[in-house]
Amino acid sequence: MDDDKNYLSLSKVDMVFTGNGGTNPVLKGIDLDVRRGEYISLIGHSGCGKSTVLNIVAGLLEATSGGVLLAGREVSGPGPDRAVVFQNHSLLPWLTVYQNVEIAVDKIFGRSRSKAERREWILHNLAMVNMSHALDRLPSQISGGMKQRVGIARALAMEPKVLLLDEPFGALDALTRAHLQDEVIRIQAELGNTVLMITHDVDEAVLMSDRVVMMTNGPAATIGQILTVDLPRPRSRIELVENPTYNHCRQEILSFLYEKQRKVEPISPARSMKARTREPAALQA
Ligand SMILES: Nc1ncnc2c1ncn2[C@@H]1O[C@H](COP(=O)(O)OP(=O)(O)OP(=O)(O)O)[C@@H](O)[C@H]1O
Repeated sequence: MDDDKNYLSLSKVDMVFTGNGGTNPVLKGIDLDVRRGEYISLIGHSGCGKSTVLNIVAGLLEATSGGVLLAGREVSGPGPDRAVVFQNHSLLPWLTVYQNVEIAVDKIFGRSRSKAERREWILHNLAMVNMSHALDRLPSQISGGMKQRVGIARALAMEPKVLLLDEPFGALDALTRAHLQDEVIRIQAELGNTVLMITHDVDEAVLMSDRVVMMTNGPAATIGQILTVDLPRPRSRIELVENPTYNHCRQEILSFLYEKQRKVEPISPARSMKARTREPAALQA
């Protein structure tokens, strides 16, 4: 049972980027235990390091210190047990909808499942995201929302232990976003996926998550607060509007982001320098 509680564990994760003769301490002491089947959202101001956290879990970046355990095994690189869906759908443009899922399924199940089983599995996952009608279309022939659906189907078809969603609905219009959120909620209820999702959207975080992890501003960002969303499922976005727990959760996140971690944009060095040197510059001209 304990394994299920700490299914995904980030422990003492620090990340320092080096380059251009300097160092950039982005993350400091990230500790997080995610339960199997839990839906976690990561929220924080732009540039605080959310994608860096996700990329470390994905194995695309190596933490400077600390580490990640998934189902008891250390993450040491990318692997099929972690599927990532990015904001800007990453479909291969020369492959059809079907083939974009097929390429992942063949890679993972090419040896363990027959051709017919794989075909059935691809069709099943595309049906799950309501894309059965567009199997032979190319990415250029479908909308942004549909592309995102195919990306989600491809990720689900890999049967990953963890689904990593990097602002998966960020580039979509409000209505498409709501539809797709509802679909992911339904699929998660059906499959019980463990999900780590980055979002900038407070309502999306509360609607979808079991817990919302709030990150402090960088440099050396860390987890500032974790909010448990104590709302029963299935959740209806319409009914939630008047739900006091829902509104309390929204309030907590808004207060964290806009009061406790209020982001004051510095004047860019170029502008402040220009302001200070205006006279000499004018004289030189
Ligand atoms: N590969 C990299 N090399 C150097 N610096 C990086 C790298 N990736 C990210 N950074 C820096 O780390 C910091 C955090 O970036 P990150 O993309 O993780 O933030 P974020 O919270 O996801 O931002 P946003 O919400 O705007 O997408 C930024 O200062 C960024 O410039």
